[in-house]
Amino acid sequence: MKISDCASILQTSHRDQQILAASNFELTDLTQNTKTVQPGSCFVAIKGGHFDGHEHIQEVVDSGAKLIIVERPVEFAGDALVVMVPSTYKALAQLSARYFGDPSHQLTMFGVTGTNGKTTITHLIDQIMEDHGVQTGIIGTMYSKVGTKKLPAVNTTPEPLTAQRTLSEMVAADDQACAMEVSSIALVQGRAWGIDFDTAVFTNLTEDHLDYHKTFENYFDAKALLFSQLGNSYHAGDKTKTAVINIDDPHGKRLLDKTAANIITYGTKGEGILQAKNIQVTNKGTEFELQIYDETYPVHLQLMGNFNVYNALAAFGACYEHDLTPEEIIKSLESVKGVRGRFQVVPNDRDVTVIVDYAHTPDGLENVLSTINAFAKQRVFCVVGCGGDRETTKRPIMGRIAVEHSTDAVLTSDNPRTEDPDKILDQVVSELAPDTYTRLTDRRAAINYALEQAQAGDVVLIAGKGHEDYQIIGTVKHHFDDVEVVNDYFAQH
Ligand SMILES: CC(=O)N[C@H]1[C@@H](OP(=O)(O)OP(=O)(O)OC[C@H]2O[C@@H](n3ccc(=O)[nH]c3=O)[C@H](O)[C@@H]2O)O[C@H](CO)[C@@H](O)[C@@H]1O[C@H](C)C(=O)N[C@@H](C)C(=O)N[C@H](CCC(=O)O)C(=O)O
Ligand SMILES: Nc1ncnc2c1ncn2[C@@H]1O[C@H](COP(=O)(O)OP(=O)(O)OP(=O)(O)O)[C@@H](O)[C@H]1O
Ligand SMILES: N[C@H](CCC[C@H](N)C(=O)O)C(=O)O
Ligand SMILES: [Mg+2]
Repeated sequence: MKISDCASILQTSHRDQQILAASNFELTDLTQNTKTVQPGSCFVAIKGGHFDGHEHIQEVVDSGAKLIIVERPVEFAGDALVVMVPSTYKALAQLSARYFGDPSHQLTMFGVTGTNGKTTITHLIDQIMEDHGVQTGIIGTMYSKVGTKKLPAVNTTPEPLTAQRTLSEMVAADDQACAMEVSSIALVQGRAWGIDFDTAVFTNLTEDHLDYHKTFENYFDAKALLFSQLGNSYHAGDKTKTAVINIDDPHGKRLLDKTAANIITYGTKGEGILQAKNIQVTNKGTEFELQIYDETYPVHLQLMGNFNVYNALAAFGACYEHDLTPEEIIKSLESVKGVRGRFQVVPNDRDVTVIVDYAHTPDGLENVLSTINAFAKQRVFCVVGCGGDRETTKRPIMGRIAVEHSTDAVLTSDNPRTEDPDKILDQVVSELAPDTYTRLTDRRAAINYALEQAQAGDVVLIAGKGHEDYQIIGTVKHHFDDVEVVNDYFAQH
């Protein structure tokens, strides 16, 4: 990309437009990180919570940056071109899309938002599309999948530069589609600006991230952005856009008038274009009848739990508009054994059903425990805690859910981060009677305790960390993997 190409992209003064248009310089890279500036780079200064690029302009000029985008005046010595825009974050989104050749236009883009189920649904979409010859990438909590490679993820939804770079790598790796988790925080910050979604999926909205959004209404507004941004044109040649919305969730109903796109509503309570009826949950899986418009199909999922019926409906609805028959989609859904760290059963020879699950919200925890209680015949242990440096209101609620929906609540740490783990636990137990739970701050000790107590036929749920292979204490990431801890215990006892 030449500096002159930026003239049509950036919102700048007439004078800056002329300066940009006059430069034929070929940019070598685009970055918002002072540490990765190379000779010939375009550097976009972002003011974050910890670091402000505007305060490091001399450093990036010394590293060879040729074009610098700022939102306030800066001083430096050197020959870089500086352009002022109203929002450097938006400029980053605009430049990234163009720099990487608008890759989202070359991919069938699925965006999935909602409090719970995003990772699961993106993996279901991936399975369905791949089974039918559509090579599909993933962007989300666990990793990005590009071609056959899995790359580590910092955020569930990356900032615009990483997002566009990843999408362009997918195009280069011959992916034809991408299933992407779009978090509410990402929507508010504009991390998904410039990504042209074809299908947007809404899962559900329950308590989470209120530390960030402050009010539930703001949280809803954040999720709604994905739908209001889903195209607003019926121009010949435009791709048809589809919203797939959980109609059983009152917030889903409120989304219906937020989009100009076609809408597939789904639910299990008698409403929706797409419905699940006669749901039977067992400890082997879930059966139901799927009705789409006026056709009905039997479905036998290996996935457990009522909530996974919703996830399956969401994935079905998303793929339905992409030239697959209902039978084809259902066949794929039925083949899915599970997603790592989501209701993952850890095999052992003690006949104890050990389940590692990523439930880290009140709604997620309640759903998982009610799924377990539907088949459990004896005691149900629930090992759970709450993450630090995250919203605090969910803590006593999760403590209560653990105690009310299990026979043995073992309350422990999640990722304490920079908070004192014992203070987090004080909040988790703050509304509980003293003799209704066991409290063990050390997560390994808590897991071992539950496994020691459990008898053949009991269930042990270890919730909150799912696939995570670390525990963040202070600012240090220690290796910690719930599944590994369980296997260690069984190897030693
Ligand atoms: C609160 C929040 O959203 N924080 C995000 C934000 O961090 P920040 O504002 O602290 O960034 P910063 O460190 O001040 O850096 C600002 C700018 O300076 C640059 N920089 C920084 C350091 C340096 O030496 N040089 C430099 O140039 C950075 O590249 C950046 O452009 O920008 C970072 C880069 O994009 C994100 O990784 C980071 O997410 C942090 C890790 C985080 O924990 N976010 C959570 C709250 C989050 O976003 N969660 C959602 C939902 C999760 C879910 O429900 O699944 C998610 O999508 O992940
Ligand atoms: N549709 C659903 N409704 C309620 N709970 C669910 C649903 N799907 C999954 N869960 C529960 O939430 C946990 C997290 O699921 P998943 O990872 O798919 O959600 P997510 O939206 O990607 O979460 P995150 O916001 O952390 O990325 C699961 O382990 C399960 O306990
Ligand atoms: N995406 C969520 C995951 C929380 C997982 C839980 N283990 C925790 O650390 O609180 C977040 O970053 O808020
Ligand atoms: Mg996720």
